[in-house]
Amino acid sequence: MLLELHRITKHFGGIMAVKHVCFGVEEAKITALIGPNGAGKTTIFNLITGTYQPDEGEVLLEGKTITGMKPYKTAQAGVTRTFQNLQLFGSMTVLENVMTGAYLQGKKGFVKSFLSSPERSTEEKKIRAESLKLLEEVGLAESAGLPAAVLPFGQQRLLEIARALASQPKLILLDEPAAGLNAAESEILTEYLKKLRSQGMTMIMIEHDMETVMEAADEIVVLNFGEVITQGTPAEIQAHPEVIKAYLGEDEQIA
Ligand SMILES: Nc1ncnc2c1ncn2[C@@H]1O[C@H](COP(=O)(O)OP(=O)(O)OP(=O)(O)O)[C@@H](O)[C@H]1O
Repeated sequence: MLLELHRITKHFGGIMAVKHVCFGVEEAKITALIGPNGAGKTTIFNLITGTYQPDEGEVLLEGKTITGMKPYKTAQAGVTRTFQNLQLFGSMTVLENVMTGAYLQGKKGFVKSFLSSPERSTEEKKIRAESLKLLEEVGLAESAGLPAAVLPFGQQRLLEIARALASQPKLILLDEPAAGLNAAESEILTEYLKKLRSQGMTMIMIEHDMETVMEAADEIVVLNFGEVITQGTPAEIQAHPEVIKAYLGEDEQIA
């Protein structure tokens, strides 16, 4: 397992947001976290990245504990994330946005490197070339010089993922990557995620769009009221009566 959560618990005042959650994430797989609003999905992301510290339990990356690490440390250890509300730098170019992701892994500070212009360091040239390659893979190379803000929303989401990849992570946490996308954009996103998986990338995604989940996920972890109800393949989850009841209401079918 690339990532393991062992009996992770987190409460906020009287609210038990996450309770004794255990699951593992296999390498080169897409694991989806699903569940109703307030089920604890975002809190789990925040516990993995170190934004929150668990009250109990442990998070292991490649068998080593990352519990209690600050977010910049978990990022250095190989965990990166995207946000539901995009956090791109709108006035910076598409390419520069990807490059900011790479600087997480770089030896030099981002600002320092830009200040040292026009003599660009070897490292910066390398980062620029790698970032362009990422943009090519996501079909955004032709927009490299445009301000990120002018891209259509669907492309901004892909750009955010490309930026996350630039830090050469071991694991990417995707927070509702399909939110706000139309059907065609969701399809492009799904294909991109599958391509990343085939290249060996490991991903966890929070997603409400069941079509994307059923199409892309290898494994689904279902949460309700902070607890894991069940875990399984898309086929297993679709057939699970408790999931249908808890997540969608008794009369509905998943996807
Ligand atoms: N910083 C916080 N302070 C207080 N309560 C919080 C905080 N973060 C989350 N909670 C509470 O913890 C519970 C789980 O919230 P969380 O955001 O993890 O759910 P979620 O499954 O991500 O929901 P959504 O799908 O709406 O994003 C909720 O009851 C929420 O109100």
